[in-house]
Amino acid sequence: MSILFIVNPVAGKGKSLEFAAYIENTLKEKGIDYAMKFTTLKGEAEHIAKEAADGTYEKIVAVGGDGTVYEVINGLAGGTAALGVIPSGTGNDFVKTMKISPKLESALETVLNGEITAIDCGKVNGRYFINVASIGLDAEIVKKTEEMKKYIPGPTAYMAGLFKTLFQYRLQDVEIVIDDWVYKGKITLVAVGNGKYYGGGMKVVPSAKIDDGYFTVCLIKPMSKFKMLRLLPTIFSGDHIQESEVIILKGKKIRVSSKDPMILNTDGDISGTTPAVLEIIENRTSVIVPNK
Ligand SMILES: Nc1ncnc2c1ncn2[C@@H]1O[C@H](COP(=O)(O)OP(=O)(O)OP(=O)(O)O)[C@@H](O)[C@H]1O
Repeated sequence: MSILFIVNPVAGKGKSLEFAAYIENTLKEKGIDYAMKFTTLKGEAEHIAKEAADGTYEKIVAVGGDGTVYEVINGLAGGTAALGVIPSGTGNDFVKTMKISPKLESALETVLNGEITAIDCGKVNGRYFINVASIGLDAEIVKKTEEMKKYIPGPTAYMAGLFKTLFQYRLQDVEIVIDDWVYKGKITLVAVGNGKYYGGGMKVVPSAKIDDGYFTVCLIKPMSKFKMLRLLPTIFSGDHIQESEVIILKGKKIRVSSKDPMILNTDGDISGTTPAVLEIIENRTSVIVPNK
């Protein structure tokens, strides 16, 4: 049985290519059977993983950021291969949840000798996500940032996207049904967590557990724009949950509807609009994690 590495050469501004060279040298030295495939365009990691999940490989490893992991997870439907991750992207939120080291040497050691654990995945619009899906202010920021990235570089695009959204964003009336709990009214945002992190280290649902069979939902009720601006940095530490406008709930099925379509963000990508039904799929994927 062999290991397949799926490398996104553009992840982490090319860091993946350096990582791929190290992986090849190390595995050749150790005499370990492996194959390595490089993606040539967006979406290809999913196709490679799908074709490879026929039992040929014991482990299928994403070398990239969360975008690459998202594609590989979607490709690994029903296969027996375990997912490994060598984090070489800019965000790497999934590995934070799984406690996989951000260091190449340790992450590779985990791929080779770690233990295998089953995790849940979220499902929405027929696709799986691993970290967080969200609707509201933060999803709008993701969309505006994507637009800005065409003209200005990453971090500046994010700040521009953030301020443009804060100025223009109008809170909308929504209906959110979490199993049989119902919320009707305006929201700042709703984040549905399978993992804890999104947006490159923001701990939006600090109590989320990736293997408990539940989503942990962070619903933020309306607040002033000034307070929104003050709240955003506190999401990095998870301290936002202390605010009176923040509600944390657990559930297996979440329905969100709104009068006008609202953007849905899954694992950092715009993946659709409301109405949306999000379901937790228990024990969907096996992941290689560090030994306890
Ligand atoms: N060969 C390729 N050319 C262009 N884009 C690609 C290629 N392979 C994969 N992608 C896309 O690159 C995107 C970013 O990948 P990933 O998230 O793994 O890296 P990243 O450096 O963390 O990027 P980001 O910070 O934008 O999330 C993914 O959406 C993926 O579909």
